[in-house]
Amino acid sequence: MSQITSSEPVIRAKDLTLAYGDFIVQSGLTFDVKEQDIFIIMGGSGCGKSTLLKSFIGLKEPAEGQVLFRTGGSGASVNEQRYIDFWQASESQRQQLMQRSGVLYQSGALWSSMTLAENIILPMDEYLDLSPMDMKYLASLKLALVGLSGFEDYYPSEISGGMRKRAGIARALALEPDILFLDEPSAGLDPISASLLDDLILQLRDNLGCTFVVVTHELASIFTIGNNSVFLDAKSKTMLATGDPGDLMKHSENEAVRRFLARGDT
Ligand SMILES: Nc1ncnc2c1ncn2[C@@H]1O[C@H](COP(=O)(O)OP(=O)(O)OP(=O)(O)O)[C@@H](O)[C@H]1O
Repeated sequence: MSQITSSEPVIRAKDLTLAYGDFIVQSGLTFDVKEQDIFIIMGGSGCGKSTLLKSFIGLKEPAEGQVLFRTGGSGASVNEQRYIDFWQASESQRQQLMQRSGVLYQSGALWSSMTLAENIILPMDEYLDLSPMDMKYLASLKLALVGLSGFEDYYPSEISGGMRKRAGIARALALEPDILFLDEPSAGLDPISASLLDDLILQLRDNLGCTFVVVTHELASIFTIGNNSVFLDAKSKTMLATGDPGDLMKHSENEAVRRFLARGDT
């Protein structure tokens, strides 16, 4: 279990229903992601983890319910006046919220024809008014943050899968987000690279004070990095629990949640 806990929700999901046309994936999702949480979205295959993540990053509008983002600074009280409903917000408000978020997609999705530095500069060039030299300097800083100093001029194909994930995180950090969304960050990595990536996530949370929302079903990761979570169930199409994964494993009233956290079964 990670160390920092705080009572400040930065994202509030309220009675969300997620659907593709008539096909309901999940409904009745209500939970808070708190400041500096490493919040895990967990559950078995096909239960709707990625779909829920997409509703936070502007890629999938919920069929019902609200995704609220805190607009006040750190220390703001839990008062809905200080929250903005992502899917009801104006286009410019939504753009601002999206710029506060960094995303690592499941595939890593770096541009193969660009060097690592160029990949990181791309979002900076689009959203920030900085000189090429400043952007290059900042790209090097982001690479240093993820342990890739000196790899600025490498192409994605020239580095390992674990390094590509790190580079993807460096790119997600390009606009200095306060929330990072990671979709299955350790997918396709060997256990050692996956564990190093977990260390990096903890280190970035502690050093930068970011909040993380991470989709994963890897038990080792869930317990190493997660201090808060939501468990989605494919059969009942709703959440069965929210809270610290370690506590849920021991004390959840729901047997399916305890079983998943003990063995990875669903
Ligand atoms: N674009 C889409 N159109 C229709 N159905 C979809 C679409 N994307 C996902 N689904 C369906 O929605 C359900 C949830 O999918 P989702 O990818 O969110 O689950 P998941 O928990 O992330 O799965 P996994 O762990 O296997 O990656 C699945 O039944 C999937 O087939």
